[in-house]
Amino acid sequence: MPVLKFTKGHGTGNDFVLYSDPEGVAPLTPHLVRTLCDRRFGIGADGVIRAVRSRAIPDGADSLAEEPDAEWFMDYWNADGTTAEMCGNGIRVYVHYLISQGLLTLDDSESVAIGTRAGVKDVARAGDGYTVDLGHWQLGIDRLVTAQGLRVPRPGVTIDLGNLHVVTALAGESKLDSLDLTQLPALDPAPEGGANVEFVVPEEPLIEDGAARINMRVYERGVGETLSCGTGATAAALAFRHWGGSGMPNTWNVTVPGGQLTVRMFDSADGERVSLAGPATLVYSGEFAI
Ligand SMILES: N[C@@H](CCC[C@H](N)C(=O)O)C(=O)O
Repeated sequence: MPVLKFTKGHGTGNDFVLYSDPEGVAPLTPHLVRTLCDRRFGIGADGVIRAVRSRAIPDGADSLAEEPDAEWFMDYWNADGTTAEMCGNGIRVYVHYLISQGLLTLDDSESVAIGTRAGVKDVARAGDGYTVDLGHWQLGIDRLVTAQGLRVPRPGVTIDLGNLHVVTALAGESKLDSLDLTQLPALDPAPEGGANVEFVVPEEPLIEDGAARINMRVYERGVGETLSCGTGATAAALAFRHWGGSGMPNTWNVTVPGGQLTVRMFDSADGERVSLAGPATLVYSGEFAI
């Protein structure tokens, strides 16, 4: 019986099964992803990440054209067997995994270019954690969000970070607790291909020591409620800064059920960019009989 050698990891509780397939000979299928991610009959995870060289996966051609140094590609799949363009928690865990497998050397403060379906992302090692430059984003239309536990539908803003998010603000901490995210929130109009939906409550006071503070829960496309979503936390900070107007800080601490992430907006030669910083943890390795 063939076995898959895997490592289980997480970034603020957003958990992944990772395995290496440098030459692209062991691709994923939707069925295999669903099996691996099943929390009762499989290993259990929010997604699967295959470590493959950019030259060994068709989607990697664009990465190499954008950045010839992007040797490694993050082949990211959601638990339901769909692929996603980007994962902000996953990419930190992915780089940590490549280092642990001896596939990459990265000293503190050094960065590596990683291919993703949302373009090449630079990931820097910063002490115990990692910071990923998520690049540019796009603000989209407002949509109405309906979820169990919300008395009335609320407006949410669309933010495209390579993958799509709809961020909605709620009035107080108790509102976040009373949400039932076992059901898929409805969006009107519904985006083609779906979206991740973030529910956010600001801390009181919002700004402390020059940084803004918000709390978030998320329903991830292709997964359900997760303990954290890196691109979701980034979208939440961008949405709140947009709503807050001028005078809002560029550093945002986002508390999620699984921990804390830091989002920073910064100027660059090609316009404003956004980065995400947080931990990456590898929990255990094993073999899974396929
Ligand atoms: N958890 C991730 C996002 C994973 C992909 C998402 N479910 C999608 O379909 O876009 C993150 O940390 O960003």
